[in-house]
Amino acid sequence: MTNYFPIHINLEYKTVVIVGGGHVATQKVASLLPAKANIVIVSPTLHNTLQSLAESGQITWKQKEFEPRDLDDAILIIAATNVTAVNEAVQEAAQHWQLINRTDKQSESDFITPATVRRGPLVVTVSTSGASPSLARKIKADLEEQFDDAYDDYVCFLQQARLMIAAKYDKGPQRRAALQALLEPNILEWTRHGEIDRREAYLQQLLMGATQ
Ligand SMILES: C[C@@]1(CC(=O)O)c2cc3[nH]c(cc4nc(cc5[nH]c(cc(n2)[C@H]1CCC(=O)O)[C@@](C)(CC(=O)O)[C@@H]5CCC(=O)O)C(CC(=O)O)=C4CCC(=O)O)c(CCC(=O)O)c3CC(=O)O
Ligand SMILES: NC(=O)C1=CN([C@@H]2O[C@H](COP(=O)(O)OP(=O)(O)OC[C@H]3O[C@@H](n4cnc5c(N)ncnc54)[C@H](O)[C@@H]3O)[C@@H](O)[C@H]2O)C=CC1
Repeated sequence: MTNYFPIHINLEYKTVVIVGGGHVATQKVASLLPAKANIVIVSPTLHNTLQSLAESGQITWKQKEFEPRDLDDAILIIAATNVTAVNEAVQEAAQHWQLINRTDKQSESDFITPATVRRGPLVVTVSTSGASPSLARKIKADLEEQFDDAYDDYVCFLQQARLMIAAKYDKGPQRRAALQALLEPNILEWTRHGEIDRREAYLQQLLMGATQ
C-alpha cells in the first residue's frame, strides 16, 4: 500500500489539464472549480455538465484527441479517458516535474484525489489510499451530515475572532486561553439558531479578559 502525503495545494491561476471529458472528468472538475484552477479539458466529446461550464468560460475545452503538447503548461495532469492506451500515452508524455493522476490505474498515479466536503474555509477530505473509493464516498456522505451548512458561518466567525484575539493579546497563556475558549460548543449552537448577538457578546467578554 502507498502511504500518500496529504497536502492542500493552492491552484489559483495554475493549469490543470484533464484528458477525457466524460463522467470521471466531470467529477474531477467539480472538486477543482472551488480551487479556481485554470482547467483545460482535452477531449473530442464533452459531458453535458461540462458543456455549460465551457460556454460560460469556467473551463477551457480543446475539442480534439490528445497530443503530448497539450500538457505543456500543466502543473497537474488527470488522465481520464476510457481508453487505456490513451491514458498510457498521457503518462508517457508527462514531464518529471508534472504530477499525474491516472484515474484508471492507481498504481501509476503520482497523486490521487480524496472525497471532499467543503464548508467555507473548512475542508474535510477522506481517502482510503485507493483501497475503496466507494467507502470514501460513503464516509463523505456521513461527514456531510455531521458538518452541516452552519459550519461555513461558524468557521468564518472563528477566523475573525482569532484575528481579534491575536490583535488584543500577545503570544502567551492569555492568548492561548482565549483561543481555547472559542471552542465553547455553544458558539456553534448559537450560529445554528441565528443567535448572533449571544455569539458576539461571548467574544467581547473574551476580549475583555474573561476566559475562566
Ligand atoms: C485511486 C483513485 C484515483 C483518483 O481517481 O484520484 C481512484 C481510482 C479508481 N476509482 C475507481 C472506481 C470508482 N471511483 C468512485 C468514486 C470516486 N473515486 C474517487 C477517488 C479515487 N478513485 C482515488 C482514490 C480515492 C481513495 O479511496 O482514497 C473519489 C473519492 C474522488 C474523486 O473522484 O474525485 C470519488 C468519490 C467522489 C465523491 O463522491 O466525492 C466510484 C464510486 C462512484 O462513482 O460512485 C467507483 C466505482 C466503484 C469502485 O470501483 O470501487 C476505479 C476503477 C475504475 C474501473 O473500473 O475501471 C479506479 C482505478 C483504480 O482503482 O486503479
Ligand atoms: N478514478 C475514479 O474515480 C474512476 C475512474 N474510472 C476510470 O475512468 C475512466 C473514464 O471513465 P468515464 O469518465 O466514466 O468514461 P466516459 O466514457 O464517460 O468518458 C471518456 C472520455 O474520454 C474521451 N476520450 C476518448 N479518447 C480520447 C482521446 N484520444 N483523447 C482525449 N479524450 C479521449 C471521450 O471522448 C470521453 O469524453 C474509465 O476508464 C475508468 O477506468 C471509472 C470510475 C471512477
